Amino acid sequence: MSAPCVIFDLDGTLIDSVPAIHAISNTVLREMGLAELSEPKVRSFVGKGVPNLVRQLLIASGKDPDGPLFAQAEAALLAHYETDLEGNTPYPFVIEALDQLSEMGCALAICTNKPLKPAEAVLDYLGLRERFTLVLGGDSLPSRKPDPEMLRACHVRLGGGPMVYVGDSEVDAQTAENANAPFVLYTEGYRHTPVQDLPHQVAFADYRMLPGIIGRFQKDTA
Ligand SMILES: O=C(O)COP(=O)(O)O
Ligand SMILES: [Mg+2]
Repeated sequence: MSAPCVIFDLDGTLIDSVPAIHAISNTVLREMGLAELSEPKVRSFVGKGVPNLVRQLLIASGKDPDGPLFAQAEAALLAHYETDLEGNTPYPFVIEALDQLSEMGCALAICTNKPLKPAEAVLDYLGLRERFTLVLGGDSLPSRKPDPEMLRACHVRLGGGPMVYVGDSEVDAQTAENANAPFVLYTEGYRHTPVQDLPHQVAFADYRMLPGIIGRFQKDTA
């Protein structure tokens, strides 16, 4: 009976990163002489990677997302993304759940639309990086989620076999569907859609439940 590998989304799944992304976004907007945006507004832009975040910040500021400001805002955002790490916190009981999954023999990986360098920087900042065999970011491959290629590549690089994908958003549900992968939904992240309307195998709101959920997949796939 082999333990499934568990591939995690990052923002809104393992870590609450919106306070940090909100702060960075407002730093960039200030640098460009634009008005700050509220945290709920910025939260609604998270999940589809940096190009989408930058586009949405410009649109919300009444600017042309296809104009010259895009490159300026994207460069500024990426510069801050790797260094302004305050405001990133793991969700409650994430560490304990990761410990337990590792004890169960699960290989752990991250498949995030956050670019690789900021993803690695925040994992280092939180002391989590060593727990993951592999991290793929939104700029690691030619396409990002919901294209299934990232999830597939992650799975292949982990050696194949039983796997479960854990994420928080519409993008993650769609990615899992596109990759034909079992999807476990963390309900406390940044989704816009009611839980019952997002395709998923299992939903959970408390990380103390996750090892048991993954254990059920282990039995199912034995
Ligand atoms: O960078 C983003 O948009 C968030 O990425 P994630 O939810 O895929 O971790
Ligand atoms: Mg997410």
